[in-house]
Amino acid sequence: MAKRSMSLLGQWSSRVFSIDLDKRGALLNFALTEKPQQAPEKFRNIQERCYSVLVCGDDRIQSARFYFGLEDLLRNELPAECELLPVSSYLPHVKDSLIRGYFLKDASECPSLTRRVLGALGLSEQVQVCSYLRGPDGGRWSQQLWSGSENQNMDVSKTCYVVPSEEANYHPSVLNMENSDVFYCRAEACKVLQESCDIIPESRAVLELVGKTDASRHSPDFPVVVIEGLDATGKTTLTESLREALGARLLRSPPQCLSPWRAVFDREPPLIRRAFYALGNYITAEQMGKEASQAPVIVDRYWHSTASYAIATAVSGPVSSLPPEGSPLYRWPPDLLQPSLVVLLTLDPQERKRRLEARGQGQTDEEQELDHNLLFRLRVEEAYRRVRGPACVVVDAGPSAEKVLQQVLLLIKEHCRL
Ligand SMILES: Nc1ncnc2c1ncn2[C@@H]1O[C@H](COP(=O)(O)OP(=O)(O)OP(=O)(O)O)[C@@H](O)[C@H]1O
Ligand SMILES: Nc1ccn([C@@H]2O[C@H](COP(=O)(O)O)[C@@H](O)[C@H]2O)c(=O)n1
Repeated sequence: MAKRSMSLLGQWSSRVFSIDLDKRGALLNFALTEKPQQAPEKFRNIQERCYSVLVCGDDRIQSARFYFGLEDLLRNELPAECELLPVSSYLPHVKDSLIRGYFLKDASECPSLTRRVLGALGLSEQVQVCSYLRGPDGGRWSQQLWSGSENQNMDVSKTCYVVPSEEANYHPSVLNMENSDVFYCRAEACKVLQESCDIIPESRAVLELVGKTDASRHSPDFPVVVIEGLDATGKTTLTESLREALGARLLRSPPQCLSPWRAVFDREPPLIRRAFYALGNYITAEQMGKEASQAPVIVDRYWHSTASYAIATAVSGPVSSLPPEGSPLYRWPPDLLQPSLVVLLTLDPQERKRRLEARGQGQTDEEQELDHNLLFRLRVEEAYRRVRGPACVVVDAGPSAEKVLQQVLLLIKEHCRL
């Protein structure tokens, strides 16, 4: 089979490469041209030898797993002085055109080791390796595609020049989210697990638990109330109290029956992990339909969590890198039962930290990690607020547990027939 990466060559001139310079969302974008030109300003400051490694195999399960393990592989094999930055290559505005990989800045004293490791990688059907060379005037950078041969020949006929490119309005990952990070129907999520059965046998067990009936149009007799929120915002405390106060049934997503396999899927790349959580919602929805014919139902996490975490994890940086408000990526899957009310618990980060510490889970002291966590939490919370069908009602979980309970009981009275 011809290497799929080769077919990318024809599209190179219109492709944008976007390097994630740090977790705060600083992207360095560049495109390629056949004519020598000055490189983007930020590129000109780069001193080290540079390479890119893009994962572009045909099998989406294998590619996703390969990319997932690539960072560890590179960190283990390359000299410690190699800096790794996530890179995306995409066609602007073209859905599903994104290819991921890493951009390497090699400041080591041993360039031959780096080249040997990358040469071996380049032999794989799934990988495309390129080198970046600074021109003698210092202002020009060129990109050479490696032929993938053992002696690391460069295919000089494929030399392109690095030029500045327009910044994308949103994070490039947005282009590939549908059916890679977020699944808008059961069949698409099932497909991923069906494709992964050979390498993850647990997929079969999960698929057997997923029903086939579409209960989305069924209108339950009793209200179904979903409680959402980041970790330690008080979901467990509130759902237990609501169960008692309303004589309700308590469900959660993912449901209990998936517990034996959750850890297995949590170790998989987003494509497989997100499909697992999506299917968990369909199983919970079936349980909701049954239980809500007899009593009110309270649900700890559901679709809002699945969509919001998936979207917020797929992008990096500030809230502005999320898909814009109103984007179809925030829609509700038409075949998934809608609850009567979704409550989103929010909490001041300091109070959340206090509660986590009281629960015996301290946070890492490392400043960058805290900063990274803060941006991530902001993205998840904003994504929660943007998901539609139904939209969530935000409740401040800062007051005492009793006060939060009373406020949510009032909301249930307002929104639901009891
Ligand atoms: N309103 C409240 N005021 C003060 N403490 C609270 C309140 N609600 C919950 N807590 C405490 O905060 C901690 C986290 O609460 P809880 O376990 O209910 O959150 P959670 O959202 O279910 O967390 P996770 O998603 O991580 O399981 C617990 O120790 C709980 O007792
Ligand atoms: N409906 C759901 C529920 C959970 N998730 C994912 O699980 C993580 C949070 O679960 P906790 O048990 O720790 O509260 C979170 O990372 C979500 O990715 C989900 O996707 N859908």
